[in-house]
Amino acid sequence: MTAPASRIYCSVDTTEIDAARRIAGQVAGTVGGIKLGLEFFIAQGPAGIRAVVGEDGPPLFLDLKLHDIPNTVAGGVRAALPLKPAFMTIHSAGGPAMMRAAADAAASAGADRPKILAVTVLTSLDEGDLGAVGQSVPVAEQVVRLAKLAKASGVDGVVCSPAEVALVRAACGPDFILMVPGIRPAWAATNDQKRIMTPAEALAAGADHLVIGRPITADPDPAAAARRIVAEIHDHFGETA
Ligand SMILES: O=C(O)c1cc(=O)[nH]c(=O)n1[C@@H]1O[C@H](COP(=O)(O)O)[C@@H](O)[C@H]1O
Repeated sequence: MTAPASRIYCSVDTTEIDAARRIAGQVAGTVGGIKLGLEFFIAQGPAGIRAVVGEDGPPLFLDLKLHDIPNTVAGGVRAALPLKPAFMTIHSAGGPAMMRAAADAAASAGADRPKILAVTVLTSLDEGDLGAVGQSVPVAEQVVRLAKLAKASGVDGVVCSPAEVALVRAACGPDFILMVPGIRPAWAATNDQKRIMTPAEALAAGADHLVIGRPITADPDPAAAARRIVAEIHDHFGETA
């Protein structure tokens, strides 16, 4: 496997530019990139994103989870292109036309285009939650259904929980990107995540990238927490990691 550090995106969920810059600096070199999402973007906008990742900064995962009519989502993707994100998120529940529109909008950036990832079933949901919104199917079945739809709609990969990684990999093949949150080292708090695994377990199941937030950012020493996670992955995989 490739170096585990480059496969970790540290999710920096804060409204403050200074806090985001501090954490990004602390984990630089230990993780592969920074994920900035709704909380930060709504508070600080594109200028805030530039202030944290800059031109020569770490790869950016811009996690805005777009979900709207196809024309609006395509416009949102195009509006984000100047930030040069490596990855962007949309919701697969927006349907095939919306996913296709997002993929086409990203493609307009040419070689620098962001990879579009479709969120399947949020890692904070379980079967009871799905039932409450009228989707009375097993979570894994729904995730695989949405992942296949995402692939057929031309997006680059999906966001899914570690519990479905192996199933999605089998259904969608080796080149479909699996970005996996819901990651909790054995020593970290679960918080609001429901479908979780440790970093090593998720990579062993076939995840391409791990999204890890609070186990790193809520630690009194984020740099040490990130190093501990990478060391644990190395321990698990030995020389090949
Ligand atoms: O799209 C995501 O990144 C995402 C999808 C999902 O199903 N679950 C999920 O937790 N996330 C994001 O991944 C990050 C996880 O953060 P922690 O729970 O602090 O590790 C958060 O920023 C979430 O917004």
